[in-house]
Amino acid sequence: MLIEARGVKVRIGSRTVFDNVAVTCESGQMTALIGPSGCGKTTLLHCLGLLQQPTRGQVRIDGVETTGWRDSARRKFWRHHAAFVQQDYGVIDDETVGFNATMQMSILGRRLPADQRRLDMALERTGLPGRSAELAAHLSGGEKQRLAIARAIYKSADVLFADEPTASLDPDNREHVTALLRQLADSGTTVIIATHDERLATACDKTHDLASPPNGTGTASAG
Ligand SMILES: Nc1ncnc2c1ncn2[C@@H]1O[C@H](COP(=O)(O)OP(=O)(O)OP(=O)(O)O)[C@@H](O)[C@H]1O
Repeated sequence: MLIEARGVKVRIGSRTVFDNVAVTCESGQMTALIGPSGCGKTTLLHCLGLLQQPTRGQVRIDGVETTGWRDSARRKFWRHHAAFVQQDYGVIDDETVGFNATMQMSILGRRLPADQRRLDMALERTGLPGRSAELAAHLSGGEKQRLAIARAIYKSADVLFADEPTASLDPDNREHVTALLRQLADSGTTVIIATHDERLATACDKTHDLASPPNGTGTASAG
């Protein structure tokens, strides 16, 4: 799935966080949004993930301009195509590992049976085999982050938005999470990451530095 920002500006109150941002995030690639604290990495990630409306400019998904989309169209995108990984893991502590990975509920809030084979594969790939019935609260930070990625694998997400996914992790788990993100990209997912982690940024195919002036080409620089 192709995710693009064109001429994107975000103004919060009287402050322009960034202006004229152009970035292209392609299927099968990891794109890192980098820059100093406060430059707007998370804000841009939220714009690309349709969680926040830019003040000006376009966010396009597979070439379709989205800024005029209704809530229902955005919800459809989140439900069917996107997965989100947060620095604080974003897992529901008082639910099981299995439920956290599948998040399968009917529109009436009733749980739906999981696809067990797919769940086992997602937990296996993220180093959590056989832990489906455990309470997520019992997992370590690194395990919770891998569980958040298991959710994207289970869902076969077309695009993964990750906000500082390695920031709270020890070096081993940082490496493990970086490798998992790489594998997701290699399997065709568009992976977009806001990060301070230089090693993670280096593992990406492209970096877009929000502190640099727009390059005018509309494409993030190779990194
Ligand atoms: N809801 C909000 N209300 C007011 N200011 C906000 C809001 N969201 C973001 N900002 C401001 O926008 C700027 C960019 O924030 P953002 O979190 O996107 O930066 P960042 O580059 O991700 O920072 P960090 O690396 O420290 O996480 C900051 O100055 C922040 O205070």
